[in-house]
Amino acid sequence: MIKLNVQDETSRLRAVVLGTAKSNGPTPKLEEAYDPKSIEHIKAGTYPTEQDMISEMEAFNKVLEKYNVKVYRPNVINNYNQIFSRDIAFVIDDKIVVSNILPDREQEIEAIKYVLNQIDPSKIIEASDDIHFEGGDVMLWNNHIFIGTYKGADYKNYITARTNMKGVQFIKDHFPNKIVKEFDLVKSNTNAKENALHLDCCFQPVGKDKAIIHKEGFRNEEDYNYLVKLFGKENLFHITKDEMYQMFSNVFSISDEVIVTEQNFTRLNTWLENQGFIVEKIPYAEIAKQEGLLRCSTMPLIRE
Ligand SMILES: NC(=O)NCCC[C@H](N)C(=O)O
Repeated sequence: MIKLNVQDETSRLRAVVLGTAKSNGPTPKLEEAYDPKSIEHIKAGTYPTEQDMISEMEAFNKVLEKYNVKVYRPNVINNYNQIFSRDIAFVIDDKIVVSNILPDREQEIEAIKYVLNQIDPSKIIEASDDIHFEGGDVMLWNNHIFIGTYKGADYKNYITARTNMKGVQFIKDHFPNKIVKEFDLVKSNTNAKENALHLDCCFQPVGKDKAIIHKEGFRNEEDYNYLVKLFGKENLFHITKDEMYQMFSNVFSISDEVIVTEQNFTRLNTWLENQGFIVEKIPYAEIAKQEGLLRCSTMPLIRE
């Protein structure tokens, strides 16, 4: 049995699901892509190769092993993208919420059934089809649950809008003791620099009291101000539109001292080191072309 426990983003990690790039399949057709950055690379002929992505994920796996983290990988489905485990389910305290993910990605859940089977069934939460959420939009912070959403009336026109207000309400109902704060995010189906695909694409806490943030990722300045108040401006590392596009906010914490990041994120890595973090740098620029990075590739099951 796996005894789930996740209370925040940065406590010492003990067990995690890490996605896989094996049998990712050939470059998708334009109509098969579901984010603007993948579309951009399909058009330009620069979509990442399976071999390059496997090597990047192996580098990530090595760092997790170095820190004695128990790593579960999804069963491989032929020619199917299974890199971004984050979105398919998420742990809050000792419960796992199975996402109602984009229909194009639904089979990804089958591949981790063997993990779900090791969890007490009374700890597994599922929602009806009209309730949408993906794990990239859900973040724990002290007694808070932060949730990225899109409040526009044209929600259904955005393949990049993955968590609806029914999803926010569902989490509120299931976790009445938490402060659930939703954030209205900017969305674009066509321009990755104007698209905060999930909350973790424009914001993420690091360490005990700091966070990485892209102000313009929030449609409503009040939402941004909420985080400034909570963390204090001096504790926020602001990233530019281009840095959001490179996925600077999608690094991954193994503990409140150790952070895995992309080796080319020089400005961020320097800041993190100056703050006293141990920064584990790995190559992940090919996977970044699919509008996801390190946090997106993981689903923590146990943090101390
Ligand atoms: N949490 C995340 O931001 N996950 C990245 C998912 C990227 C994938 N191309 C998608 O559009 O679903």
